[in-house]
Amino acid sequence: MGRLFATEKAGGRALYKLHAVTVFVGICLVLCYRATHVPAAGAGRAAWLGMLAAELWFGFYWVITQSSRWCPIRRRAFKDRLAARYGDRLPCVDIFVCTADPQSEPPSLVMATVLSLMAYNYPPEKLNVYLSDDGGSILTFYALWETAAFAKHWLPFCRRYNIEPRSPAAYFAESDRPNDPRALEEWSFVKDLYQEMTERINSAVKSGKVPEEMKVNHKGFSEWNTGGTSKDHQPIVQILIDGKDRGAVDIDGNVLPTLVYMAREKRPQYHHNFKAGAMNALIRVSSVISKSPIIMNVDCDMYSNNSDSIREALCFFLDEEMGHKIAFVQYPQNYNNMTKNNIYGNSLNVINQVELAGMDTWGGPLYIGTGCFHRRETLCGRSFNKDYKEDWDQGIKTQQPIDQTEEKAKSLATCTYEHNTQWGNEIGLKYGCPVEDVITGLAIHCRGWESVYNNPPRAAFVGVAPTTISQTILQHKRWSEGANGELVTGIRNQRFLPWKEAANDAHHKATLKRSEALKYLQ
Ligand SMILES: O=c1ccn([C@@H]2O[C@H](COP(=O)(O)OP(=O)(O)O[C@H]3O[C@H](CO)[C@@H](O)[C@H](O)[C@H]3O)[C@@H](O)[C@H]2O)c(=O)[nH]1
Ligand SMILES: [Mn+2]
Repeated sequence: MGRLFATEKAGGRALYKLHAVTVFVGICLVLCYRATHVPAAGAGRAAWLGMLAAELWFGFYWVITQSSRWCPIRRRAFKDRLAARYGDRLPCVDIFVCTADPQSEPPSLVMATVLSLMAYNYPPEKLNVYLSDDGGSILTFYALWETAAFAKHWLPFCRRYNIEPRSPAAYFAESDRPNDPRALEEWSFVKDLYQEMTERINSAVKSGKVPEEMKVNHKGFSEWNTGGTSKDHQPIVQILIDGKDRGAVDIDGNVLPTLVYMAREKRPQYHHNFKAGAMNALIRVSSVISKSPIIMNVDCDMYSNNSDSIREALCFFLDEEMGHKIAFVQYPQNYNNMTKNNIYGNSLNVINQVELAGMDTWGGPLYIGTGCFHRRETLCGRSFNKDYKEDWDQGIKTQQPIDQTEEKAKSLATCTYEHNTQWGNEIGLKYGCPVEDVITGLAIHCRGWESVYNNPPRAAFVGVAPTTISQTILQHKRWSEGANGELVTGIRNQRFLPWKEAANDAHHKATLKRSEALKYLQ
């Protein structure tokens, strides 16, 4: 039986090695010069030695970074073989989208992302899309209801014309009108529907008000009658489309993917741990709704640009020879809003083309927080064991009363659920570090697993990169200071409502100290 994926040497290795040798010679020459020309005491010797120390340190750093650049590899997934071998007997997939603030992350864009994910070329009854809203905003919730209605037209349209990309915002921005008059009619109809929906969402966000008829005709809006704020509210879980409900179909009569809204509980006295906290709540909430063996997550600004990404990722997990070792499949972060000449290097070319591919030689790339497919089991702390057999059929397949499921799910998204548990440590994404994704991925490697980097010619995900120098510096500061939790929590807050969050942080630390003390007293 043929393999489901191939591994090849990436091109340009020889050229890179030649370049690296010249840099190495350069470093050696500089060091030689420093060592042989030390000035006399008093004539700047201390500064000279200081420079020597810095250059030695740089040289050492440069040498160790070569390990991630020396032998990059390329992966190729054979999705036709996957289809031939498995047909529709494929595992269920849970997709997590995180959003945090309807002002800086406009709901209409978040919804384009959600639609692109619902429209994957994958059996819809096996797809479950979850939106985590850390802003706890009724506007985002309203926008998701609009999306659920529009999906009934969008999904059949995508399937019928096999279009790419499947984010309506990106598709209508870049596609030409079709020539065939029948196709044109449908194209214009769907485009108008989409534009009207976007306008309704944008004007609701602007005015801060949800149309009354929406509130009357759809469930869930009463959650916002309690007078909570984005920082202080009860847990909210609403199943907007239940894929197991035979009545939930699109205009062609095909079932729709499950669609769930979650805003985990927020209280000023409890720390929320940013995206990692949201992801962990999603892992638990999804475990009572769909419990798929594969979990994929994206940032809300990263739409799916390639409708076959799920199938490609599965080529790695389901490969007979290697699949059982693979914990996660990471795709690169690509962006469509590069500044002219890419002056801040935001396209991340070195990371995407060289370093992640280079690490793939040594057991796999890092987990970079978005565009990644995980096994649910490894994300929940399982160590590698060569005799372990994944249950690809796992998942909740029978329909249950929706209210009961929602109530159960809410109890898993409270502030106190994680107290005295291993969540945020051994289970789920790790807390206490602004690059939670990277340390979570490393911890998975430490438990014996490998990972795979897949960078297909047609980008799998496309997002929005920082465009100004101050945004860029902020992001890089956060990334590079990942090890220094203290400082970086402060930096991260600069984007997410600076003052209040900082106050919460101080409060959190105080509560922690108190609970530590109590532990010793008991
Ligand atoms: O309290 C929070 C804060 C952020 N987010 C979401 O997390 C994602 C990433 O946040 P963003 O501010 O866009 O950070 P970036 O620097 O763009 O993110 C990059 O770097 C992060 C690590 O620093 C990774 O987690 C991300 O996946 C990666 O795209 C977004 O979808 C946010 O909505 C939350 O859900 N809750
Ligand atoms: Mn981002």
